[in-house]
Amino acid sequence: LPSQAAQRSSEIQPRSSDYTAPVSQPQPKQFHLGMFEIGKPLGKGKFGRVYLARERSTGFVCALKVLHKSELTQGKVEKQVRREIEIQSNLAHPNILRLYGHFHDSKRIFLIIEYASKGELYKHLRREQRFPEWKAAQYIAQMAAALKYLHKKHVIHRDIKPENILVGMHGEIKISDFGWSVHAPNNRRNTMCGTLDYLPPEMIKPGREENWYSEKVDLWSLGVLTYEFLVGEAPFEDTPVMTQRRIARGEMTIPPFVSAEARDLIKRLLVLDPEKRIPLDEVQQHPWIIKHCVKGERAYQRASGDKQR
Ligand SMILES: CCc1cccc(CC)c1NC(=O)n1cc2c(c1)/C(=N\C(=O)c1ccc(N3CCN(C)CC3)cc1)N=N2
Repeated sequence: LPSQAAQRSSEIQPRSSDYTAPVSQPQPKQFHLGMFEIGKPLGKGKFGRVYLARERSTGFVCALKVLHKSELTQGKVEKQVRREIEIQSNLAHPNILRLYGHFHDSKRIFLIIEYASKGELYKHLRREQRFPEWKAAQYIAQMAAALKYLHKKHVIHRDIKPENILVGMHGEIKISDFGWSVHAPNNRRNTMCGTLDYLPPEMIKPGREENWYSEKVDLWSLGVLTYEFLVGEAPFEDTPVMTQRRIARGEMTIPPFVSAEARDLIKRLLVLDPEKRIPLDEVQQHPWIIKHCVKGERAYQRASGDKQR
């Protein structure tokens, strides 16, 4: 793909004799379906299917997401898909699924996406019921790093939930599906479909003043995600009406098996006032994250002896 093509051409150091022959320019980034061998289907969503694929000339393995233009028009989501492509194409972070390129034919749009070989995080969560604290903390640390990168680019994801997170070959998580992401600040009131569980209070019931919201919406969702990783269900899960009411009031209970440090982080993220939510820098420095994520922390604790704790 482009980065590989560019890399390959820079690897070839032309000899002086080469200067006489016309050096072929790296190919423009035009992709078409014939360039790919299509493999097994990986999954399907509301508007598309995704297949394992291999780019023939480089052998590069990727995922090819196929969207039918007619379905996008019917679903009135063309604008959203255009925004997803525009936003995700410009992102490069280890915990954000790469969108390498796209092309279309008369009926379909094709997205060339990074292949996450360990599949969908929510299936891992359902299978394990809930994650041990060390695993949940490592995932939240990766999410915080990805969100910090997004927010620095003034991108709000707005749809952080287990269903939109994939797992890469080394067990690292990757935020995907930027269909709901927007540039901040934003007061877009698209009809949100799907679960309410992850929506922050300011997106549920806009205040009297115009309903502008900021990147802080992703902090609330990070709190809901932390809770769901540790407990196995979302904090405000209930009937739709009750869920909205409980979110608006911040009514949730954290079971006793959740450690005091994890409880503290959840409470600092699930704050009704967006301005009072713990910022991502402090999430990354939180004792619960440091305890489980800083390399050698365990060794350090052993070395300094737990007696001081
Ligand atoms: C079109 C599908 C869709 C709709 C909406 C949102 C999203 C993002 C999550 C997606 N998926 C998407 O864009 N995707 C982009 C992707 C992608 C999905 C993907 N991998 C998989 O889906 C996957 C699934 C199962 C899997 N195995 C399951 C069985 N295990 C034993 C071995 C591993 C291994 C990989 N890689 N890039």
